[in-house]
Amino acid sequence: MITIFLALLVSVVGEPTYEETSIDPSQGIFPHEKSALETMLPIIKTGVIFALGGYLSAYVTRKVREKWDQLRRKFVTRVIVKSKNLIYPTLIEWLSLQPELQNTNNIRLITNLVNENDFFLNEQNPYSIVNKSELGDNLYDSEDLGKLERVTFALGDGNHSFHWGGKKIKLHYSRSSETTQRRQNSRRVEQIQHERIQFEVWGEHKDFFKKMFQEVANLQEKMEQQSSTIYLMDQYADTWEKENTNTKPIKMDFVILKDGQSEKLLKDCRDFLERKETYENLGIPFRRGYLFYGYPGCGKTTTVRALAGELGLPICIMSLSNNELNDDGLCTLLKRAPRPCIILFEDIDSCFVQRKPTKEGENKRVTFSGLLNALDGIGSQEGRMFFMTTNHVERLSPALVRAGRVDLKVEFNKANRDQVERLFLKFFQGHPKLAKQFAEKIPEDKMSMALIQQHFMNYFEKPGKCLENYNELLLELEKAEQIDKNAGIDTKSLKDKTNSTTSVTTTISKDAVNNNNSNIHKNENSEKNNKEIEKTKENFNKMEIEIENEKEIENTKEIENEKEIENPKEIKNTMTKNKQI
Ligand SMILES: Nc1ncnc2c1ncn2[C@@H]1O[C@H](COP(=O)(O)OP(=O)(O)OP(=O)(O)O)[C@@H](O)[C@H]1O
Repeated sequence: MITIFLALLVSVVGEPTYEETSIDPSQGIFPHEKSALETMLPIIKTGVIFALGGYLSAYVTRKVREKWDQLRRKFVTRVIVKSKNLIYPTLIEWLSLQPELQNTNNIRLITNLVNENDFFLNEQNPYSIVNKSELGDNLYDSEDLGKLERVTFALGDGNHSFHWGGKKIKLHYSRSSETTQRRQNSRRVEQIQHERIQFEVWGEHKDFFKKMFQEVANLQEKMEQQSSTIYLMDQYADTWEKENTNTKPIKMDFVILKDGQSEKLLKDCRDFLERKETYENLGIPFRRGYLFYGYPGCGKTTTVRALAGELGLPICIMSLSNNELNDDGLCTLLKRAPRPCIILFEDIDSCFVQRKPTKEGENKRVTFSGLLNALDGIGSQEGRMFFMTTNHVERLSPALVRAGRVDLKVEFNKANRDQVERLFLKFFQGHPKLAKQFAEKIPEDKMSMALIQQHFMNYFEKPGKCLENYNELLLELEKAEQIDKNAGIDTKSLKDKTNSTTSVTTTISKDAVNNNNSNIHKNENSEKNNKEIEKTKENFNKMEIEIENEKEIENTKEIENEKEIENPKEIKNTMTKNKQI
């Protein structure tokens, strides 16, 4: 087209003429020599014509394209999905299930190997794709839907097309990277990779796309139910990233809790999810907070995973100690979390201690009041359940765990005889006698389930040997207790802090917490322990303090804002202040 245009232009302006030269031998080789300008003129003329022609043709092409785009926009429905969208990974999976796209040769490598960079992959989204050959006829109902290959292919850059719902859909996949300054006043510059897919269908078809994306959403829901879905914060604490766990969700019977505890917890969560209307009618924010506290390795995190598995919900793990996260970021992440979902704040007590100091002017890290505001904000989101876990309930500020923010507190104690027996049977099915004998050898309420599990794992498929060598476990217990002592960590559960003969019931409700408090007796052994008991009791009482009015809330926040809690000593001071409310 450009050539035709130039030919036309040249014919209009006139072709540059070159004087014919004939060599007359009588006049020598150069009869009349031209000036340099005369020689250059035709070349300049041609150059200008070409430059003008090039410019004009580019201009015309651009205009034509613009007009064409305008026209297309009138007659084409276009949807753009960016990689930041939480549905994006599932969309890639869904596209990989479309037969026409499976036959394309324009592909790129996808892997869930550890070092994705080796394969020039988008490190933020190491998607894997369902191996279709392993699936049955009914793809969406297949049990193996979550089955992922370690190395596979996905759509390559550029244009593709496929049919769905009786229409031809044009698809354009593209990637771009952006250089950005992560924070104000920071010299650090990062490259962020973005992906986007553009879908086009001729005609007005918003409803068509709605249907199509609903199918993708259904697939996501099914996948979440069939494999445990975990979202983690990205490295900049900006957005959620789906972790490719590719593991089956665990169920409540996987965790061995005290008698009836699992059932009560699951029922509580189910009841909550079914009571949306009741919450709305009562004008109460549709959210529920849980606090799981107790000795490490007793099943707090595992219980959250099991609840998510039973309810078919994804878990978003919030790491408050991430130095990139600040108050605004926390609120944004909570807003961006999928709905419904479980939000897990692990080791909530450690979030406000041992943090790297930040440079002046950097608005980093989450403040305590920021956390409280964010938790209260969860109420405005749809059906959120958040779980906080801690090994040090006594370190938590009463404001954090007050009724309304934490609705249910559950203590995870060291294993009792029944739990040891059930755990034995989980590893060595069909050996009830040995299970009983083993449980009798193990001191009650002294060991974490994780420690006992470790012993069972040393004797896979050898229940007799496992029982025979129970002494090894007792030695491990001694070692663990020594480590706790050396580290100066008070990792004892509430029960240990009280008279060892006292039976402390699992705290499953507000009333149960009160029962706990009444069950706490002074340990006669040491004065130090007495103080700890008092502190713990005091703390539990404060958990129940209802802040009655706005003014009181403000007072609490003021106190919390005054100084961030940096160590247990300061926590103690802060708690004393709070008590005066
Ligand atoms: N009650 C339990 N039932 C079954 N398995 C358990 C139980 N408690 C712990 N385990 C096993 O011990 C391991 C550690 O458990 P988990 O991470 O849930 O403990 P935790 O209380 O959250 O510990 P931490 O406070 O250190 O985070 C898990 O692999 C789990 O299989």
